[in-house]
Amino acid sequence: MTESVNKVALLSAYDRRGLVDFAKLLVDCDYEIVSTGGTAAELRAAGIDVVEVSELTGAPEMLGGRVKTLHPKIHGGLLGLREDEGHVRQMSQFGIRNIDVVVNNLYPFVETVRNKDVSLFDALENIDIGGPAMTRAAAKNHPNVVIVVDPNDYEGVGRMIRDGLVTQRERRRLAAKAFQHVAAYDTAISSFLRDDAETSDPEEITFGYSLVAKPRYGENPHQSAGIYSLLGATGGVVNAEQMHGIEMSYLNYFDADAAWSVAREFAEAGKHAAVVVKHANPCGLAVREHQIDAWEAARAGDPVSAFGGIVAFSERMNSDTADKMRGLLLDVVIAPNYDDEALAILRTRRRTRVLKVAADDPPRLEVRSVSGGALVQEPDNLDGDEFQDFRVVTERAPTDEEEIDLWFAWRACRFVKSNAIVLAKDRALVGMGAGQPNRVTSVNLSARVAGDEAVGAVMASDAFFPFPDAVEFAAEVGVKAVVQPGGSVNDESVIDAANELGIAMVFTGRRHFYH
Ligand SMILES: NC(=O)c1ncn([C@@H]2O[C@H](COP(=O)(O)O)[C@@H](O)[C@H]2O)c1NC=O
Repeated sequence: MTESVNKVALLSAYDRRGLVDFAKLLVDCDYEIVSTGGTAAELRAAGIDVVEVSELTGAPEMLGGRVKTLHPKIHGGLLGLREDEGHVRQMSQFGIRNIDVVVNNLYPFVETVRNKDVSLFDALENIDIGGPAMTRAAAKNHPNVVIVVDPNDYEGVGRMIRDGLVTQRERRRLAAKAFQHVAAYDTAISSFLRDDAETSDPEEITFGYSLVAKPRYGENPHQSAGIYSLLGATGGVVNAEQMHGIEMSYLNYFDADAAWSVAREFAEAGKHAAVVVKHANPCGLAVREHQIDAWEAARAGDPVSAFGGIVAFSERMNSDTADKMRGLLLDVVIAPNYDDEALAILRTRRRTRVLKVAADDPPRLEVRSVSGGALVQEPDNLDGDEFQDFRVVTERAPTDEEEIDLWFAWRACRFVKSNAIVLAKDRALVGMGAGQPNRVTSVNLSARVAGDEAVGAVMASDAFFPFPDAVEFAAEVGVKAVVQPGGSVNDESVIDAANELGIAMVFTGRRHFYH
């Protein structure tokens, strides 16, 4: 490379969208372009004069590309302080030129490991080392070096370069973005390599998310909010395809997630689950052979609350169901897919958003922010053996039908905010009490919603009953069997009350609080 007074731009990018135009702009503004092999070839093919990094460093790219830009002539050029006499002297001594602009984005690690069968070798080959090193160096020295990691920034930065000044404020914004980019990248690598079974509570933890939607506001109109996807995730509600309807709000996502979590839990070969959610709690839920029946039974769980609800189906939605839903205001409908006719019917709804959600696994970790930090836990997954561990504690054991409903109610209870009570009959939720500061009120609420349907129903409670009163009240309204964890100091008096009232009761030995 010849000595010149021109500024230098180092371009080394895996994602080369828009790069040729940006490079042309740089050349127009008297920048010399330096690039790594693949990037240089693409720019040259577009008629741009490029100096290869290897020409600048005097060292070839080596080890199959593992070492390209890791050289003092690159990192000195990125890190040297223009105003520091010592730096200037050393740079001159070693023939290092200042680098003024860097464009870099990284090997596609996240895309590579999205393939569940990826080999460790392929995953490791796609960990970019030189890119993050130069991005970090440029970002550290951002008062002197402009670092661009996102093609969406070419336009704005290009305009400033043309005008002759990239402001310090903009340089700092770009540097923050660059460090975030590398941090998210490293997070994806770490979570891929980490064996969650062995390190369930690592000493340090980060999560990498990318913005997928910007709702107009958060929970309330004065709260700004963004919707983020976990890097590499393709399933789940935030990545769902919106097939119809107006923009999703923050709370639409929140409730849709609650509904989809229940539908996923109750998905069963040859059966259809339908769920109605209001304020993140399932107020209707049923499993049936035919979807239309599941829908009707789910809606009947709480016909009043179903108005304006969020509805999820475990299976592809058919036109009979879509037809049956006419006339009821619904905010969101979620299903893994839709028959053409069903979609055509749903598209006549003005206020309903329709989401097609890809199958996904439940999240590996749950995170909740609290003052000063976060709570991180394993999700409350149902243990496959939990049903086998049901222990009958009363004189009367549940009948076969009651047993099926007890298991159904117990599974549903996990998705209802504590203190949670679920009344169920014939694999349908008939009453629900959520989020009450005492259990008896939840029982009262569930019975009030169930009305006559409480007669012959079973009841699930997410945690033990501290006193017999809730069971006594349940018996009064016609409940026949109860499932609860047990474990209260008053278990004996609760069991005595159940025996006196002819109620069958099982203990699970495990509680499912959900706050
Ligand atoms: N090894 C290095 O010194 C190195 N320097 C830059 N890279 C990456 O190589 C890619 C560009 O390479 P190319 O222009 O040859 O296609 C960029 O994604 C860049 O982040 C490197 N590759 C991996 O670490």
